[in-house]
Amino acid sequence: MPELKKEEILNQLRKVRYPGFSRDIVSFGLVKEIETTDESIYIKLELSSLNPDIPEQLEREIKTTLSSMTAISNIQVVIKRPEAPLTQRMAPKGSEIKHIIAVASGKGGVGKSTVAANLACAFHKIGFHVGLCDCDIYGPSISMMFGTVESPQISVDEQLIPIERYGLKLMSMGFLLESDQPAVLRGPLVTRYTQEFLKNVDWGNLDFLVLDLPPGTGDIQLTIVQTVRLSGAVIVTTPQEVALVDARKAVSMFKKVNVPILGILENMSYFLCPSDNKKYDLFGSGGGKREAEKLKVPFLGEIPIEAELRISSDHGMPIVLSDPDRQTSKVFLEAAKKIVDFLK
Ligand SMILES: Nc1ncnc2c1ncn2[C@@H]1O[C@H](COP(=O)(O)OP(=O)(O)OP(=O)(O)O)[C@@H](O)[C@H]1O
Repeated sequence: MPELKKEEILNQLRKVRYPGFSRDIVSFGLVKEIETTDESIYIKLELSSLNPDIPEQLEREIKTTLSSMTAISNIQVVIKRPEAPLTQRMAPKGSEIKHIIAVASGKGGVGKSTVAANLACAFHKIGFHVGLCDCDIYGPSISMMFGTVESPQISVDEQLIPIERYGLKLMSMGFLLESDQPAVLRGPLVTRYTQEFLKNVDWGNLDFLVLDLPPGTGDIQLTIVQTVRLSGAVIVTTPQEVALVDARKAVSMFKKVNVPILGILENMSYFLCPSDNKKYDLFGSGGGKREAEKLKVPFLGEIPIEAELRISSDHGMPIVLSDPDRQTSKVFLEAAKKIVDFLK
């Protein structure tokens, strides 16, 4: 009988947090093997992150934690990392996705999906090949914004084939649910489902793949960040403090996992009243820009609150396509150009 039982080691490993997160490596399911004898301990972890610092940090932390409870000095930690860049896993052989961009928000309802859809359309208008993927199982909205109820086909090698609409490739968890069917999956199941979903779409060749993330900064967002190799993240916020607090959390989450922040985009910045042509700052003014300066990340622009933006989404064509000359559409185009420049 070895000095330490596997369960005791596993319990100790529950004290080791994944760098930057409050959850431990056991609950994330990263510990794949534990072997123990009187003289040695062998632990195997499997990571999906490509961040080169993570294995080193984890190994150090595991050894420190175990050394505090045992005299065994031969502790071997083997950490398996992904073999190929994960972007390649998301596209079949011979095809390539140049940049995957996450559109995220700390808080729900700030217009993240509206921004993701319009940014994707802006990249397309600039001349890029673009895909847009709605990763929010609880509130998928891309299908409505692009006016499609089509279900994706499955290819011979069992990959989901995106729907094509207005020249963009679209995929949404919403395409896989019935229109009035609630998403009943919970917690870890959603995480696994999202991961499988992301790996099984045949995007072909793309310049930009825009991911519309679910709101928040929890496990599901971490899973997505680990499943795909992001070129960067756009954070959407509204100007008031209650949204900015959460935007700050989102910026911090991406920074912790070494995903560059492409910028903060402020939505519902002001209302331009059609009757007196005056600007009303309904939620305060300048919050997003100030936050961007404070966090030293680019500021991508201000989108006003306006009926036309909502109506175009409700009618199935994002405003950048339905009314490209409108000031709001120009802000999205400028934001897309800033992102392109940033990634050059
Ligand atoms: N600037 C705006 N002006 C007017 N309506 C807007 C604006 N931005 C978003 N909306 C509307 O607000 C609603 C919510 O927007 P959206 O679905 O983009 O938010 P979200 O942040 O993605 O939501 P969730 O957190 O649920 O994913 C939609 O009806 C959308 O058309």
